[in-house]
Amino acid sequence: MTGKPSSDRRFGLFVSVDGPSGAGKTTIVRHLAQTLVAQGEQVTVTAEPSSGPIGKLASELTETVTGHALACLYAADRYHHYDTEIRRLLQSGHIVVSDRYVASGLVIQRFDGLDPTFLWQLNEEVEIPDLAVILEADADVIAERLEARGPHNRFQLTPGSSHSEAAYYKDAKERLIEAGFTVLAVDCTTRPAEQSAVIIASELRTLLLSSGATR
Ligand SMILES: Nc1ncnc2c1ncn2[C@@H]1O[C@H](COP(=O)(O)OP(=O)(O)OP(=O)(O)O)[C@@H](O)[C@H]1O
Ligand SMILES: Cc1cn([C@H]2C[C@H](O)[C@@H](COP(=O)(O)O)O2)c(=O)[nH]c1=O
Repeated sequence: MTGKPSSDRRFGLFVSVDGPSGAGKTTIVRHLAQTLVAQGEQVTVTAEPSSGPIGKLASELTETVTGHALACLYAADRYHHYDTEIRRLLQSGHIVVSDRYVASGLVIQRFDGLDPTFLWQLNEEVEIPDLAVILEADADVIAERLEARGPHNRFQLTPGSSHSEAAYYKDAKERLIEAGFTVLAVDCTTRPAEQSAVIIASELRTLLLSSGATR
């Protein structure tokens, strides 16, 4: 991996949003898309697991398959997602916002006891987003939000999962920064979701201006 966004993305921008379960990724992504559309951008929201064949399989198998096999499925979905969906959208000038991307792959499979270095090696050759947003929040607050909303998967049922996940995200963030990703950490402990979206949109505007893109 070179640490530079690929030339596929000359016209669009690729933003990933990751963070602990219940931190507010989906909510913030929705507000972000609305903000960007209001600024006149063409925006596509996507997510991982993707809606492609590998994503569907990964999603179906998450509750029953564990460890290395599941990690490989999620990494395969990530490469395929970019190749079949994201690249084309970027080439046609869209801002592509992905609800989960590589950071989730470095974090979630750790609940199955996988080695972070193995997870990194599996994901090392993914395309680098122009901006990798990591949502951060106090683990007790996240645990409360998760309890209020209800769990979406088996990982969220692990006792103390929000605290473990916060620590895994810290490691993942460091790994991504080391690899040359542009990471924006947004603390959403008390900040309303709309405001988190405005912070991300403003960082994207700066990136667009510095890239010299005319829109
Ligand atoms: N400040 C906040 N920012 C974002 N979401 C918040 C905030 N405060 C409360 N919430 C609520 O937290 C809940 C979890 O949000 P959401 O489903 O968007 O999280 P998520 O990170 O996508 O979760 P998962 O990883 O389980 O899919 C929602 O009910 C949302 O309304
Ligand atoms: C990208 C990615 C996802 N998962 C799993 C975790 C959950 O079961 C779903 C995501 O659903 P959510 O509503 O966004 O929480 O996919 C995973 O295990 N590994 C991954 O890399």
